[in-house]
Amino acid sequence: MASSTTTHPPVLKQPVKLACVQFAPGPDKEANLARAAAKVREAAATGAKIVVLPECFNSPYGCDHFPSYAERLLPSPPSPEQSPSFRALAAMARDNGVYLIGGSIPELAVGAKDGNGDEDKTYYNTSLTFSPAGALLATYRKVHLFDISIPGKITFRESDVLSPGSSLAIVDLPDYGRVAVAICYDVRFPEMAMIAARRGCFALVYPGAFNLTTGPLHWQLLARARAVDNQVYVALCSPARDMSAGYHAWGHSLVVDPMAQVLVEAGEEEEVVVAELDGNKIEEARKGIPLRDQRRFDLYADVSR
Ligand SMILES: NC(=O)CCC(=O)C(=O)O
Repeated sequence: MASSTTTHPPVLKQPVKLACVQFAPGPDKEANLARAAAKVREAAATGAKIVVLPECFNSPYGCDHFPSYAERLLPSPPSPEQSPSFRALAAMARDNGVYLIGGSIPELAVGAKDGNGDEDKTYYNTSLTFSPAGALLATYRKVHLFDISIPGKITFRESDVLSPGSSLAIVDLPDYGRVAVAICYDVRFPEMAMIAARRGCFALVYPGAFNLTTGPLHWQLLARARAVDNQVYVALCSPARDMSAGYHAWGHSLVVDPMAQVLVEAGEEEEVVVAELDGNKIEEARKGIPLRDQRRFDLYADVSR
């Protein structure tokens, strides 16, 4: 256990507004990219400097859709001609001077050709983060795939089509500090959140698309749980609900503070929600309830090591 006088550097350098853009993607990718661009502009006009898009913001969400919407985000060897969604996201960040956590996109990665000359294709659910200059800061491939079966309610198996990523994303936003980016179902895994917080993140950001069964039960609960466990800000950004789509997203994009209070929460319709994140709130929570100095790593493992 560390002593009560242990000093810790601040994890958030200055207050910053974070916006979650909740909108309803349809089947037309170009229209989705244009809508996302308009919404990012709207978010930036509020003064937000960190803007978050939803999971699968450029396509409908569903295993049937992943291959047809997938793009080669990280071609190997690298190509100067980036994919349409990559270019659109870089422009949204640059045009508005914001850090953009670009929701997620179905990604196609192409491997070596097999004996028949066929390329080995792998699909991921991938999030790209851009700097205000439009430079790619981080790529994150969803690590925990959404495979659940609740009889009579919902069965979903991302792993039928997608492969899991194999690394975490702790992203340095030079003006502010570090954030962790993960995707939707990942929020159910407290280990990831704890690693991020112990490595100095001020916020955990999850583009996500919960459903009408688990959304009302777990969406806000999980956001608040990750916040109170780790005394950090948590943002979840969902698509808006579209009952004509194959998958009905819960909506309710939200931002929770380090004491687990919900600062802002959308309904189910399209909406931009904005909250100010303040490093003093993190320090107050951690001084008042000094969990970080009271952990008993002599009795259980420190997952961040
Ligand atoms: N897209 C997802 O990962 C959905 C996760 C979800 O709905 C859940 O209950 O978990």
